[in-house]
Amino acid sequence: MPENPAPAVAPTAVPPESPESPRRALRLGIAGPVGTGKSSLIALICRALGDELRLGVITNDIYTDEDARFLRSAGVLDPARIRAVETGACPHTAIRDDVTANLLATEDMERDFAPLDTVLIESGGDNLTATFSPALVDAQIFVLDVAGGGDVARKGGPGIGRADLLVVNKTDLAPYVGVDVERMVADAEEAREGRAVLALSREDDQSVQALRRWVLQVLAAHRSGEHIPQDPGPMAPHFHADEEHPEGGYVHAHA
Ligand SMILES: Nc1nc2c(ncn2[C@@H]2O[C@H](COP(=O)(O)OP(=O)(O)OP(=O)(O)O)[C@@H](O)[C@H]2O)c(=O)[nH]1
Repeated sequence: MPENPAPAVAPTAVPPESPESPRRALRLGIAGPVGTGKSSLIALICRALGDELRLGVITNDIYTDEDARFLRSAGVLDPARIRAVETGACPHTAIRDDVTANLLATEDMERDFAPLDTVLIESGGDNLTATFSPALVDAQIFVLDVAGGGDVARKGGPGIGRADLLVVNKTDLAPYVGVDVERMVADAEEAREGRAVLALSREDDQSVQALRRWVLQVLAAHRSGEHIPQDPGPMAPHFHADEEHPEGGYVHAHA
């Protein structure tokens, strides 16, 4: 795999770096429950934008570097630009409560491959409430999938309600799991009070192009200083499965 080349021509939608614009890359977080397609969405962004933007990827897993290995093997980016943080504890702690490991990994990546346009940071597969700290990312995408059920978008929570973009993923599976995508998107739009919602499938190129445009828009707003990072809000109490716990797990909250 060749080095991700610098774009020959700057994308028209994104203003080039200027002395006034932020010097560092846009840091874009990707969160959402286990298996909703976070790594696959990163692979889509790398395929769609890898020729025009200089990208880097950081993944988070508890004890493995599985997501980073998946992305390297997908051949979507120079493997050196895909790095893993092993959190050793709940991944949402590493993206929200103590962002040190991720910040160091991101800064190392930005220094080693300077200048980068965007660093994509994937949270470990987690629960419905995980969101990134604005101390770590400038903007965040929360990923749900239709196979999790059409009701999930209505349940709300900080990521669903207030992430910069909510993706309803794997829409190609909707007929097989009895989910009405239009209804699910409408519920999500209502829960988000008009914030952006995107129905996505890797099988549907139009939806991938819409994702591409959204990333370019946020990058343009970041460069022009118009984008202000928002905190989706504190994490709700959530359940941690634990085989050694007498009740099979415990409810846990972050201060
Ligand atoms: N049908 C369909 N399957 C998809 C799509 N996107 C991802 N998948 C599949 O969904 C499964 C989970 O995808 P991942 O990208 O590994 O999900 P993840 O959220 O990164 O998973 P964790 O890191 O384990 O939480 C894989 O089998 C993917 O091939 C899609 O658009 N359509």
